[in-house]
Amino acid sequence: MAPQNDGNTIFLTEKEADRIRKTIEAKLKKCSESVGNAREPRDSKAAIQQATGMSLMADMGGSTDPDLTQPVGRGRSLPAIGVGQPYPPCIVPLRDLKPMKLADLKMETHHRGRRLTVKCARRCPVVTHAARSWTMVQNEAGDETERLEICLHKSRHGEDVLESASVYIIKEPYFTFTNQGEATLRIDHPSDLIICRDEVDNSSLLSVEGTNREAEDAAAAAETTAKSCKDNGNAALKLKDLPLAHAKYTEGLKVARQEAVSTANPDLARDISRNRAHVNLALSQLDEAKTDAIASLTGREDQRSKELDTKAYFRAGCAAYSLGEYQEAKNFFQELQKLTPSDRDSNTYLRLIKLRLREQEDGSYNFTKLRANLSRTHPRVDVATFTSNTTVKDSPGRGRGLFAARQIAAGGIIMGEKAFCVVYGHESDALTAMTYDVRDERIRVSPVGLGVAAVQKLLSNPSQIDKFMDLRGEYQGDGKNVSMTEDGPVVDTLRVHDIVSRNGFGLGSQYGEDDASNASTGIWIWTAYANHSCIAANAEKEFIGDLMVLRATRPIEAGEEIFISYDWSSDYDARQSNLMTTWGFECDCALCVAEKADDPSVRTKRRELEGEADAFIEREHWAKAKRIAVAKAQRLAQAIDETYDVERYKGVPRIAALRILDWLEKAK
Ligand SMILES: C[S@@+](CC[C@H](N)C(=O)[O-])C[C@H]1O[C@@H](n2cnc3c(N)ncnc32)[C@H](O)[C@@H]1O
Repeated sequence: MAPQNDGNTIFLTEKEADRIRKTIEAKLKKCSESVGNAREPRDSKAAIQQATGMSLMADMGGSTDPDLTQPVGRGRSLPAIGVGQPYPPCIVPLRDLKPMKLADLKMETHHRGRRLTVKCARRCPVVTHAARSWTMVQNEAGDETERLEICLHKSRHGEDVLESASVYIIKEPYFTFTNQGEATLRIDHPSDLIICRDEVDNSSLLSVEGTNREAEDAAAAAETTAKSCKDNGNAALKLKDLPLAHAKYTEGLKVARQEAVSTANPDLARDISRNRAHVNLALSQLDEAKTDAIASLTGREDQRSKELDTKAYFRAGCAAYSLGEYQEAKNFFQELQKLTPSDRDSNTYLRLIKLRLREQEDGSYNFTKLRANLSRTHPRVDVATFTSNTTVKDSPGRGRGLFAARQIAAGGIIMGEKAFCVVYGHESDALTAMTYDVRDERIRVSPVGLGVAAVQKLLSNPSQIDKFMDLRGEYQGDGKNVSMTEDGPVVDTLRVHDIVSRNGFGLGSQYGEDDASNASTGIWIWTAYANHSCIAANAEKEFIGDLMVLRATRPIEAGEEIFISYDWSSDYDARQSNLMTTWGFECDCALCVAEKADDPSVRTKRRELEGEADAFIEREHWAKAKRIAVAKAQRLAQAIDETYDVERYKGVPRIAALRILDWLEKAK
């Protein structure tokens, strides 16, 4: 294959692919040979100096990542990431894990059942690369230093995790090597890392045991602590430090919800919950925003309480609306109006909800208005998902598939789905990487930025984890499907990336800024159940912002399976290779069966003729075609047709000839 990077397509030469394979295999070999070896202590000063140097280079925009990178034109490059054996995140609560020391780390080991507490090494910067960031951490005494790397993740709040903390607790630490053979603690699952900010006291809970008097004193002290957390949260909110405000309110709530405090001052927890609901809305943590708002309701009749409950219903309503739970949102806003009938914002929401419920019921979208409101800064639309024309059922030989629940006319809307998550090429999260997967030894071009965004969305909204994880992926995790522990949500990042690579869709370049390194991609959970067919596709996708609309390309009967085409290439070998590499299956539709039986030389000949026909179509417009051009087109169509075996292709479209035949038809 020629090394041809035109900015939109990525081609790897065998030599380049080999370099990636060899580096990653060498690293994995080194890992497997050193399983259980004792950790070698580091020279702390040299380690911090090294990080400082790397960080300076990163800031200056120099060649920063010693990992493999692959040039893809326009001065850009893709990181190349090795996918080794995936491993599940820790699902054991922190308090059940036994503490361990840095000095006890063993090479290439997942320290199951253990936890490691480390602090940031003093004056050590965080080195940030496209696909990972790292820094040096130390034990409490500061006499042991180690590298800590976090892969493909920022924080739930979008900032770099390693920048935001002073102390980290690593659950079941994984100690391994980088591609360069350097030892490192490595975090793949963000839920394996507990972040302790300087400003937050995680010891929080106060003991209220002892004599009555002591218990009363302890309760009063606890109440004071909770109140001061609330005040500090409010102060952080004023300064727009939402993550800190969230941390402070959370700390305060832990204390305020203790029985002794909540009995003495039941409104304190309500007040903090109401404030945290506001912060959660701003952070798009919608599940918690909703539960916080509900928890803050007083249900009392006095004017002040009514005002507070109006706020709470508003926050709950906004959270439910953003989660697409329109009926529930309607109930919240209606409750609000009982308390404050003159509230204008709830009226606006109730009007919007009416539209959303109608879209949800019959797919009656106002496409003109939706398109008119789209822009580069507002590329997402406010719409409901409409799926009631479809159902998901078993599709023999293909897993599950999407089926028509009723008859759909040609051109009719099969379904409309608002994206679960989209990353546009012009957004900072957009990142494509080359992944070499040791399990099947294939190199893939993967939308890792979309995977990172999906992980953050799931961590922020754990109610979505189960339906996301139900999507098809090769790697099933540990099969226990634990998505929550008392320490918070658990997301198996490696499984998310696997699911994203098999279920993500490209949106095309809506704002003309995408290339191979930053393609716009997204996940639509319901549409992801649609299987592929090369010739029986009866549905076509269309995007309006992040709304995906599937339309019938011909009349569809109730009960018929809905197929889309994952790959339109008429080149059998390229198509099969893409279907196998990206989606892991060999297509056995009538076209693929017939083409597979062709002699490879016949397929090559057909490809060449098709290329000639395409070049001809490009040169000659059918409207002005002279007789000599028509004759040439006829000869080309005839030559392509002759590459098809009459018996084998009975009833099977001769797709290589379609475009030139279309030209001839128009030129008539
Ligand atoms: C986007 S998902 C489609 C839904 C999937 N069938 C499921 O059970 O969730 C893509 C996966 O479906 C399967 N698939 C899709 N089209 C297929 C086909 N024509 N033949 C065999 N498997 C197919 C492959 O396993 C592929 O990785």
